[in-house]
Amino acid sequence: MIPVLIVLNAGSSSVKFQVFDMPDGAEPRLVWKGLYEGLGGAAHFVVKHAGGANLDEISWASGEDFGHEEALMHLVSWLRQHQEGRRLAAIGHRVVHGGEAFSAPVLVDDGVIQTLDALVPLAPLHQPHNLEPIRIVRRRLPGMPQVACFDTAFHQTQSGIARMFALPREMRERGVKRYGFHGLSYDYISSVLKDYDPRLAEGRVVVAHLGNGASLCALDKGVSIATTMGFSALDGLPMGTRCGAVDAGVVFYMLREMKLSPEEAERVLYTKSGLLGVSGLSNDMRVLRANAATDTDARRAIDLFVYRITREIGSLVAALGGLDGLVFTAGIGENDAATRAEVIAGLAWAGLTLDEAANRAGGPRISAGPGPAAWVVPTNEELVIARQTRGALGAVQAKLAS
Ligand SMILES: Nc1ncnc2c1ncn2[C@@H]1O[C@H](COP(=O)(O)OP(=O)(O)O)[C@@H](O)[C@H]1O
Ligand SMILES: CC(=O)OP(=O)(O)O
Ligand SMILES: [Mg+2]
Repeated sequence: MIPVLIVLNAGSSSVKFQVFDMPDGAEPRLVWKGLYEGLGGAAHFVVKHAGGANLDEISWASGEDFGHEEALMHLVSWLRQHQEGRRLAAIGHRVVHGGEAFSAPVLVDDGVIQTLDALVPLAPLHQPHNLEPIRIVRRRLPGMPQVACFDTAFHQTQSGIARMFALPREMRERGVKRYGFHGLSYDYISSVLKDYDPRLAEGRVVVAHLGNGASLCALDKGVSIATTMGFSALDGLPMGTRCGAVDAGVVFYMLREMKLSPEEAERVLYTKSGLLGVSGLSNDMRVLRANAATDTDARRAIDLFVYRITREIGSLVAALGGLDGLVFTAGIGENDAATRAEVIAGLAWAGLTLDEAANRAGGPRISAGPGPAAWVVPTNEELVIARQTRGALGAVQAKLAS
């Protein structure tokens, strides 16, 4: 029996999953990938072969009360029907915030869940939804090994200064500092740089993870030295619905003068801002691009997004002391040639020159000339979770055996 692993990335109304074979000593191998969406309403399940061909699809009517728990139990029974010769060995989870307690993947127990629960206020869009399937599996499949893999862990390599806010010391002692996110994605990119250009793996690289959430990371020899997200996943670049960096004074103004409750202010900053807030139209770059020629607010949202990315890249180049490569990844970074072209146009000062044909074709290399190289590299957070989950289980087994 080949041991298999389920990797879960759970959101408020969706659960993305991938199933990996874990052959002894070799890289985890993707078998199936899929998605439950519309959970709590009209739910929909789709699963594909590793190569992308559709394998199965099911829809539930909105009255059927099909939520996260039903989705997980459905996935486990779907697997049982299809996993001939395979045995479910463990479940690996994306958990956005590991806080100060977790700088590496961890085998979950009740104490771990409790610690992670305390971090919900630091990542309200993600953390509660990441923890829900962990609790469900503990209740419904007791004894199933579960590993939590953190978006924050990759940034542990940053210096104390890079992680610090200029706040009083007692704040820092209570964990108020920059953690950084999208670390599973940056870990993957770091691990494949050598396949694109060995000089990148040894050099100074800025990675632009531009998805619904967006951040930048400065990699020095593949290691994170600075990133744009901070204490929460709200900082840094404007995102689909999040504001990115705003003057903290704005929040006091919202509370005192505009009389918003803390919950209302939080909702504005996390869910009504960013591309959606500025455009008044959509959080989806595809919709903004389709309307940018005629809708000035859609154009303004894109312009602000690009302007902020370009400025923040400048900041990370300063932290790195120069630039050898720029990598675009995630939904916008991998798919939106126009955003890549506009960002690179703003980086002419750093010696970047766009190769227009390569950019239209989606890369991988999209720069021309002798300056820093720009690349498009599809990310793979799930593979990193699979690697980390296996690593964490192996470490526990080795400890038990010794
Ligand atoms: N073909 C495309 N062109 C432009 N933008 C795209 C395209 N496909 C996806 N996107 C953008 O990518 C975003 C989703 O990015 P993704 O990395 O999948 O985010 P998440 O993992 O947070 O769901 C969408 O909201 C959209 O803005
Ligand atoms: C941390 C974060 O912002 O994640 P996502 O991009 O999935 O929203
Ligand atoms: Mg993402």
